[in-house]
Amino acid sequence: MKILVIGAGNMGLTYAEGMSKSKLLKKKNIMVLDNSEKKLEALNEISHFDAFKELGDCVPKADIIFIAVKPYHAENLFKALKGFTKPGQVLVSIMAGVNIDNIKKYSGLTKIVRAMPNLPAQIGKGLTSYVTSPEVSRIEKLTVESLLDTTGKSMEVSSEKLIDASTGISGSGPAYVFYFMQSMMEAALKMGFSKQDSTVLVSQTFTGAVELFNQSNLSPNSWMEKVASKGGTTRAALDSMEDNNVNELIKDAAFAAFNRAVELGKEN
Ligand SMILES: NC(=O)C1=CN([C@@H]2O[C@H](COP(=O)(O)OP(=O)(O)OC[C@H]3O[C@@H](n4cnc5c(N)ncnc54)[C@H](OP(=O)(O)O)[C@@H]3O)[C@@H](O)[C@H]2O)C=CC1
Ligand SMILES: O=C(O)[C@@H]1CCC=N1
Repeated sequence: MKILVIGAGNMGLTYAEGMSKSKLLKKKNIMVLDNSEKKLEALNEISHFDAFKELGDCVPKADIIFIAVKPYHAENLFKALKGFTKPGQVLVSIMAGVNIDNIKKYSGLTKIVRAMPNLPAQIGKGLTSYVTSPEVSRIEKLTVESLLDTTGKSMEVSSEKLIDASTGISGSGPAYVFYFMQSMMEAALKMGFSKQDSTVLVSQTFTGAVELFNQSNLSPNSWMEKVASKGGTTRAALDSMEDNNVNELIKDAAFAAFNRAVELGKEN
């Protein structure tokens, strides 16, 4: 089985690396194509993968093609790709918003997996949601799923709407966590800690809280109650968040990402 990854950026390379580290594929069976000379030079230097610049040299050889370019590059890429594809090839798109009907229309392929990963995939802790077109067979779906699992966990969802929704939760979600971390680091600095100590205080607090949550069946609300003593410091912080509507604002932010994914589908 030969895999082609188009777009050697954050996510494309993450998948190529994840697949190459797994036992599913031999490195020589992973091809990577990018249109930037600089990226190709770097790829050739690490010589992990077969690196390509021309679609015609690699697309016909691939069984599964991963598309990891930005959504606004999709239409032009698909038009160029169309000349080299073969019926039966499976196309996996991780582009935010680009919907299966458009992928079929522009690429000419019918076996489509639309997936939404997230950045922790870089360390094997990603979450990739995915949905398939009806033309993808059960075996093909299982094969793609095992490739997605090389970067963490995968979750099949029942509709493209839920792919857009998962973009608002897990796809963009790591940035919301970093936003919260940044705010807490800024507060720690303001309270007099050094940059290094602020980083340790915040990072270990996030790690510890997430691990506590993962090792229990308790909801985040129940854990909050365990931290907050009556009339104490945590209650003061949680009351301040409630007074400032932070809960609703976070939900609004997640919906803004979801809505933007839907919009991207209309633009691309
Ligand atoms: N980053 C993230 O956390 C997530 C990203 N995604 C999705 O993943 C996709 C890729 O994102 P990301 O990896 O961050 O983007 P990057 O910009 O890091 O990577 C895209 C790469 O594709 C190259 N490229 C552009 N057009 C072509 C083309 N026609 N042929 C070959 N290569 C091309 C780009 O080159 P150049 O730089 O020269 O344009 C770049 O190297 C996006 O569609 C995004 O929606 C999904 C979930 C999470
Ligand atoms: O911001 C974006 O559009 C992409 C999709 C999810 C994460 N990054």
